[in-house]
Amino acid sequence: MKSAHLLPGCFEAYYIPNFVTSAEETYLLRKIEETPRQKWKALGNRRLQIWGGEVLQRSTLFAQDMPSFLNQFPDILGRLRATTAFECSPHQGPNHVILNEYLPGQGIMPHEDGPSYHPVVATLSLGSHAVFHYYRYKNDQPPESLNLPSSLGRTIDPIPVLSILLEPRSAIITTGALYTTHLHGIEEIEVDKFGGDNKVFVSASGHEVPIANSDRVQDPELSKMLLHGGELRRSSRYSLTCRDVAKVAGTSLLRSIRQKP
Ligand SMILES: O=C(O)CCC(=O)C(=O)O
Ligand SMILES: [Fe+2]
Repeated sequence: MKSAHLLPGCFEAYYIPNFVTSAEETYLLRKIEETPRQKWKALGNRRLQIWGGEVLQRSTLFAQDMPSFLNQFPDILGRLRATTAFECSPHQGPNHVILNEYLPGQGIMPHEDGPSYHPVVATLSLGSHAVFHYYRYKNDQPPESLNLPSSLGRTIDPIPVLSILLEPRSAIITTGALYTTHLHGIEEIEVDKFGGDNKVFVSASGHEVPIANSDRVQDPELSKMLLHGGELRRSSRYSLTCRDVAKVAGTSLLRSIRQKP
């Protein structure tokens, strides 16, 4: 994984601006718009689509073919493999993609992605920016000692440990402790407020925190806003969260059939 994309600080997060071109973004947004209505799953506060198959009992992926807009044109999954971020993952690349839709004012509560996946997630942003926050638990008691599923019963520090401005077309790759012991989320607000000096306002805590990738932001207007402050209204954003599910149903059977002389 290229260290040029590693963000400053102690955490392992890689920011890759312009991971897809504007023309590819337009194409992907059209493909997303064209997907049959039944493919969307409505959650309380956003819609999503699942590609690559469902993760069902015992964290097992029941694999299905990926659509061509993820592995042919543009070859998002191939491009992600080429970053080497998934080099040590069981399949050396993502085999599962969740597409999230966020209308202005929608977001995602701080959460962990959990142990079904190899601890690397690559997220591509399309259509709108987002301010992505990583959080830590307040009491650093490991979940095993409490005998609870990991986020239950633990208090989350509302002041993020790391905050990133995700530009449209960018990819963010989260790994290491940020994946295994931290949470991530996007606030449910319509407008992101920047206080100048590369800081963003966190509504939940009332604090201003630094934007870790301020020197990597490509859009000159956004860089200016980060430096001098201002407000950025969100439009509809689509994120493609790409992960590797370690356990895939049927592969051991297939392997044993293939190995037979
Ligand atoms: O939309 C994003 O950028 C994050 C989505 C996410 O955290 C998830 O799907 O688990
Ligand atoms: Fe997540």
